[in-house]
Amino acid sequence: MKFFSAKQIYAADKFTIEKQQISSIDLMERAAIQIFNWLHVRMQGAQVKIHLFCGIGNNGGDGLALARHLKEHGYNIEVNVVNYSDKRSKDFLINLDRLKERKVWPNFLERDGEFTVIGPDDIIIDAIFGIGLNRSPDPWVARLIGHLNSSGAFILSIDIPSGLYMDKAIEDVNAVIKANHVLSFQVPKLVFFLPETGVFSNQWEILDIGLDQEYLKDTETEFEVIGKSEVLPMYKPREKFSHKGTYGHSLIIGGSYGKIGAVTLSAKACLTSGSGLVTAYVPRCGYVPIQTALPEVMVITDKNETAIGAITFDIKPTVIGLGIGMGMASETGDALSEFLETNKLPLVIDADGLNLLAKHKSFLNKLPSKTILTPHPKELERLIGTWKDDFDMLKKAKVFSKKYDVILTIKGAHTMTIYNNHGYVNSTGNPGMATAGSGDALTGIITGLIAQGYEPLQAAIFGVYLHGMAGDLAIEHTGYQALTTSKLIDNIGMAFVDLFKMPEPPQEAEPQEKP
Ligand SMILES: NC(=O)C1=CN([C@@H]2O[C@H](COP(=O)(O)OP(=O)(O)OC[C@H]3O[C@@H](n4cnc5c(N)ncnc54)[C@H](OP(=O)(O)O)[C@@H]3O)[C@@H](O)[C@H]2O)[C@@H](O)CC1
Ligand SMILES: Nc1ncnc2c1ncn2[C@@H]1O[C@H](COP(=O)(O)OP(=O)(O)O)[C@@H](O)[C@H]1O
Ligand SMILES: [K+]
Repeated sequence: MKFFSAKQIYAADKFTIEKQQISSIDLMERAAIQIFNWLHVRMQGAQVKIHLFCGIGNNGGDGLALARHLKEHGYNIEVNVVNYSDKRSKDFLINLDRLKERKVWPNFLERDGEFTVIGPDDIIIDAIFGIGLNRSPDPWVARLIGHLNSSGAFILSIDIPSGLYMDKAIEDVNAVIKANHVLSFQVPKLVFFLPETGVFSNQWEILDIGLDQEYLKDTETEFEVIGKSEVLPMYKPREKFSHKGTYGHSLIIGGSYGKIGAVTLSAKACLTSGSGLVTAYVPRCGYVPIQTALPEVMVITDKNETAIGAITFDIKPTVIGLGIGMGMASETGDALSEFLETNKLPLVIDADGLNLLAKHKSFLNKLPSKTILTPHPKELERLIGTWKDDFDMLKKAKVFSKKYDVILTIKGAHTMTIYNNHGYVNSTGNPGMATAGSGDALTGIITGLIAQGYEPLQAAIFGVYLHGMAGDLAIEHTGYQALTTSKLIDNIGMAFVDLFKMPEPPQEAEPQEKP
């Protein structure tokens, strides 16, 4: 699924209205009915107090239309119009009239007014600002938002938490609604996935309001979210008459005294993701542990006992995963420099491999085209420098990717793979994966996919998806806290199997409300 800009969503809106020969008020009604149905299924007429806070634009119009449906079904509502501007939208005004026709009189909140008391067991509908926010809310609106956030009530945001911009960072974290749940129209919003802004939309889901599918399909975007439907077409089935040579030979280079486990995890993940053969290249102290832990994996030892001092081998691998647990010894840096002079094989570089690149920036010019770098944010900072906010980080990451022709897989709750001008945002994974070695497993998986013939960009996107899915499947048995990387690796196989499982149909019956 793609991430559209606000401008593209307005264009899709306009296109849909023309193509389906409806008016914008009909589209607003569709949107409001979808939200009403969502609430009605869950609330079943319960008399919990619902406070609606509606701005004066179309987001506010959605809120007013929702208020009308709630009123008609006997809900206990109170409607507030947040009067932050005189420029009321046409469809807001139509819905205001429709509400008044039902004898519902909103409170008009102004600059110096008092705010209503909200109990912790009440519900707040946040329809103050939608995707049209283009400047900081006035201080009194920020104060209102703070009042709502501190009420303890459940906050349901319409389309986007009020105060979040679609395409830039927030200036004041206290002027953004902290939503418990967001019902967003048609398409996910990039800000739900970025670390600084994602915290405002704890949970979110998409409501289909029937925007024209063809238009959405044909519109190019810079970012997209990666789910099962995006990775399934990448999957390469196993051939009946294949052999282990068909699926490549991965070489995992890394390890140092005390960090041989990192290579063990990476090599195991590599093998488990389907690499035909896997060899680990480690300092001598790694020989016995790896041979003991992983009988399927071959081992080449360095001349040194505790840290890699030369990267030379006489096998012919398909791909190399490099850097895990490797340490930063100067002789290891020299070995890497020398190796990069002649290496032509595809590379996946992680951990200390990245730190060495950051320390010796000239190494970056020696990387083969489409080398995959898998930094976590701290490693990324060492490579690209500091950033002002998430949007600035994405911009800098794109510049870096273009400059060195590398693929950046930036790890986090929603790992983002950046190549050139495009970003691929992962949707699988969970906080249980914030555990030792989980990144080492990712390096192994991506390396293993390249060994099997996946193009580097596909290997990075697909590998991140599988890694997150393996984590999601693992926690069904372990819970978050007890998830270890070994258990994640044990679930890589089921992550492949899951690709072919159909999603369960929704359990609940929809109410009979029609647009
Ligand atoms: N497209 C779709 O698919 C559908 C969209 N729908 C809904 O429409 C919503 C977008 O509505 P919207 O364009 O009217 O903008 P909204 O967010 O309500 O803001 C209102 C106006 O406020 C202004 N303004 C901005 N910042 C400000 C500030 N700090 N302080 C004061 N004023 C400020 C700014 O106007 P300006 O003053 O800049 O001219 C802005 O236009 C969308 O989120 C969804 O809920 C559905 O109805 C149906 C289908
Ligand atoms: N909160 C989270 N939600 C989802 N995935 C996470 C979360 N925290 C960490 N991860 C994933 O776990 C991995 C951690 O990698 P990394 O920081 O390199 O750890 P390590 O060095 O221990 O291997 C990354 O793939 C990251 O995306
Ligand atoms: K909102």
